[in-house]
Amino acid sequence: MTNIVLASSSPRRKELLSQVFIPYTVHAADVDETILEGTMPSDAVEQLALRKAEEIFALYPDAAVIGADTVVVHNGHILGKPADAVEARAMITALSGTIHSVYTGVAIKTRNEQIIFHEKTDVEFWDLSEEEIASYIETGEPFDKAGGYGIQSAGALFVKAIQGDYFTVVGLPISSLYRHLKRLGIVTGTFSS
Ligand SMILES: Cc1cn([C@H]2C[C@H](O)[C@@H](COP(=O)(O)OP(=O)(O)OP(=O)(O)O)O2)c(=O)[nH]c1=O
Repeated sequence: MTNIVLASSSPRRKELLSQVFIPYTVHAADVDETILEGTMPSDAVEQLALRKAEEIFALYPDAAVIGADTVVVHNGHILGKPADAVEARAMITALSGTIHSVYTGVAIKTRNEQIIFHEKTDVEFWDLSEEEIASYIETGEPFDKAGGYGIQSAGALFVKAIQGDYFTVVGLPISSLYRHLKRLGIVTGTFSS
């Protein structure tokens, strides 16, 4: 059986693989996440996911290495993680009362195969008050999350509607990933907790 190595430091990605009983180990990648100006969001998340998978695959050439990357896209702008509270406020204020898209790219790299795909989910936010935004930023939640919010935590209160896979927003489209892993023979399709 091929071992799975998750090339990620994201606690959400680890939780999602654990939640569905896919056995894995973790070796976080440390790549340059700069994206060329003008790159399409779908290409950007795929390129970064592959960059992460490739870096760690070099260390585990017999494994199946999974890399992933998530960005928020609003009015044509790609939003990564906010650098500070000022940027977090600007991001969440922009998202308030509007619809944005969350793109997650995933790369699976094995000795024989390389699969890269992305999923997109649209998220609509309620109108948010300045007070709500300020107190959300105080929780510290925005800083390790694309777009400055976490749908899986208090950011859930901002969400009016979503269209697409919820787990794409959290950072790993787990059911699509599972289907690719099954097709490659890396997971079997039976569950063992
Ligand atoms: C929009 C949104 C993003 N996120 C997270 C998912 C990702 O962890 C993060 C986007 O940053 P990424 O650069 O995709 O991932 P990361 O730096 O956390 O981890 P690594 O590169 O080591 O794999 O934002 C949420 O947890 N909830 C959300 O609702």
